[in-house]
Amino acid sequence: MPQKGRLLIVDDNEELLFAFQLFLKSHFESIDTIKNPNVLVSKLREKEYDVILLDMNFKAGINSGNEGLYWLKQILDFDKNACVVFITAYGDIELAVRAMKEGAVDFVQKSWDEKHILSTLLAAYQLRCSKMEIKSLKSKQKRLNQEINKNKSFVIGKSARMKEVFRTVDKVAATDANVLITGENGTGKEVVAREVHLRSTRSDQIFVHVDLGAITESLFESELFGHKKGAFTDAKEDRMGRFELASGGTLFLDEIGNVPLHLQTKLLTVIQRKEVIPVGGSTPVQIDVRIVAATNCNLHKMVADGLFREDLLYRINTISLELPSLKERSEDIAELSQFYLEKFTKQYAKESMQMNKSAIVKLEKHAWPGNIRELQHIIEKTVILNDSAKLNAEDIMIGESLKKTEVMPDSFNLIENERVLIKKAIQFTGGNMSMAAKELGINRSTLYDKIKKYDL
Ligand SMILES: Nc1ncnc2c1ncn2[C@@H]1O[C@H](COP(=O)(O)OP(=O)(O)OP(=O)(O)O)[C@@H](O)[C@H]1O
Repeated sequence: MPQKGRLLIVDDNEELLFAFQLFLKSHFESIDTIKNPNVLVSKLREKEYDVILLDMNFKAGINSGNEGLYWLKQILDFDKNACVVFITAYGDIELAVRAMKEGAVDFVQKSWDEKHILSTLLAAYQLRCSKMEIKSLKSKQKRLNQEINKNKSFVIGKSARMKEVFRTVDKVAATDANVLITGENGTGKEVVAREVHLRSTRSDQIFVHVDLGAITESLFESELFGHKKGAFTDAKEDRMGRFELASGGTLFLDEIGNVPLHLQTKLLTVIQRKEVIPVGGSTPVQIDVRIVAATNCNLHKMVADGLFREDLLYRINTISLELPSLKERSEDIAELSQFYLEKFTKQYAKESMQMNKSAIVKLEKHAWPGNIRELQHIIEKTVILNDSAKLNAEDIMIGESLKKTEVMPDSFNLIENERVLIKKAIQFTGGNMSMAAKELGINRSTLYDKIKKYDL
């Protein structure tokens, strides 16, 4: 069998050290021993050990077993992934149990046979390998998140209303307080939610976005809380839910006003208990998430109308952030337009373009019911349709709505017309599913069903 793992044995009994070393040497890559625990931490600084076999009592002290526990704490303070196995005398079981509660991975009795001791140490070595693998995966995940988040901060806005929003974001970001962001569609709720995450202490962890308006009721629990293999027909394997996935980071619950009452209760329980039970499972999984929720609904009114749970509202709105509509921050329109002009000229490989005063005034005068998303869409269309470097008011085509174009359809086939209409509504709203659904007079989940049906 190949020798793997570095073992350190700490015991003041020289005979025992010798005996252990002798029978274990063919099983471990290296075995070091120390008699005096006072040099233990300096030894750990010199070399990394996979398993530490530690005596429970040292002659120098009183035989209470506390010396072992004291040294265990020193080891774990130095390396929280250390795998410590205690050497106990016959009858020390209670003490051994206490040691395991305090972080030891196992214990061996001096009286046990070699086979038994060896299998305990090899199991401890396997555990160490798993712990190191998890440590490396976590650090990779951290690096990846840092990469992903690197250029994500770009919230444009110098208007008084936006400055106020940024001030609150700064204050709240460092805390773990739950945040509720309200505002019309396309005002930047998701962008601001990401900003809260990026400015928080969780920024090197994951940001998980869940569009609650797009999850069908039947999948709600399994999507959010996960499921166990066999929990339902399609559950071919265990699957982690979004809450668990976001653990350590931020969970963005978008369109929270769209959650039906009976599912709000489930959401509340999870947020309150900070644990989820996957569908088909029975063991709760601890979660540590910061919740940022968003909606374009008036949740206080919904509470008054009996459509939203008051206790859930108070859980999620520790801090409320109300985003102004684009009309209310028209001072930002010129800068936003310039930002998107640069973005789209680059994207469509066009020469750079500039808007003259009349073009900007036209943009500033528009009501922008679709807010920044609509502005973005208009600028994209302008870039595609124009070739001149200077843009005048006439070059900016705003205000053409689906409703205004009354054309004869190519066919009277209802299904085909439904498909075309849905496609147009999505294009018109720049991919904003809430607005598209509103334009079509259906709800979001029906829209998602139809998108799937027509493969759009
Ligand atoms: N301050 C900003 N600066 C630049 N772009 C922005 C800003 N705020 C929003 N946007 C852009 O506007 C679009 C809509 O933003 P976002 O999706 O965050 O809005 P929302 O309020 O969450 O919309 P919905 O309610 O429809 O989900 C996105 O493409 C986003 O990048």
